[in-house]
Amino acid sequence: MSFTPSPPPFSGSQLGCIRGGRVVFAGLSFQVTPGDALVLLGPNGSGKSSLLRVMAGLLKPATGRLAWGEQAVAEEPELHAARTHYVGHHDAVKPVLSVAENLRFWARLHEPHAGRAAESVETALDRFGLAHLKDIPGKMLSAGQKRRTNLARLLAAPSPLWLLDEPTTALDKRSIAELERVFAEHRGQGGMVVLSTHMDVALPGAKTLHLDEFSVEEEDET
Ligand SMILES: Nc1ncnc2c1ncn2[C@@H]1O[C@H](COP(=O)(O)OP(=O)(O)OP(=O)(O)O)[C@@H](O)[C@H]1O
Repeated sequence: MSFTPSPPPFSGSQLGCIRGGRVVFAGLSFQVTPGDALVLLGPNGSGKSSLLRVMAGLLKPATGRLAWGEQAVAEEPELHAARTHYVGHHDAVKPVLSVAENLRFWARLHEPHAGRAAESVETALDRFGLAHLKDIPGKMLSAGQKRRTNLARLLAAPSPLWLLDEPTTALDKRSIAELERVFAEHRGQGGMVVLSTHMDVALPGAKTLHLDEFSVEEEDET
């Protein structure tokens, strides 16, 4: 599968973010084009999660503009949500639904065709090593299994733009290697990956963005 037509560049210009009355970053610009990966780096509190939430349309930037091609993201929030997978720190796995039911739920949100959705769910279960857990309710999963279920929606419901906050947290080595292959395939199909991490993740040719370069020194009031 590849994204047809090829998605336009996703970009941000002069973005600023204020949280809890503090400027987290200012003057930040980026661009990702089909096949790109962008890795957000920086110490704790530098704003990686905040930027991902801004990119996902979940947090309004204090300044600046996000665009999908020429189109302002703020003008088409529903379309932006439909073309984006945001996987944050909090697992979105519903505790009473089984692994397969969780994936079916996400698949049907993005794919109205039941047959295609079911096929994607099978692929996602298989690739993320979840087939043997498919009937287990979300509440009975380990941290790593929950994380894999959460990430499996990337394949259960295809979307061109993936925004992932420390996606390797709680994953074992084998799952990280599989996730790296999934990233490579997504990029090969014209998809885009933006992720934050404190670990090495194999993303050949990825761009990097150091959030601490956009921090704003606060005046000392004493
Ligand atoms: N819900 C919130 N309300 C107010 N301030 C917040 C909120 N969430 C985060 N912040 C603040 O925003 C700043 C950036 O936090 P953010 O979580 O984006 O950083 P991060 O680079 O992702 O950190 P980490 O590496 O620890 O995950 C921090 O100063 C933090 O205290």
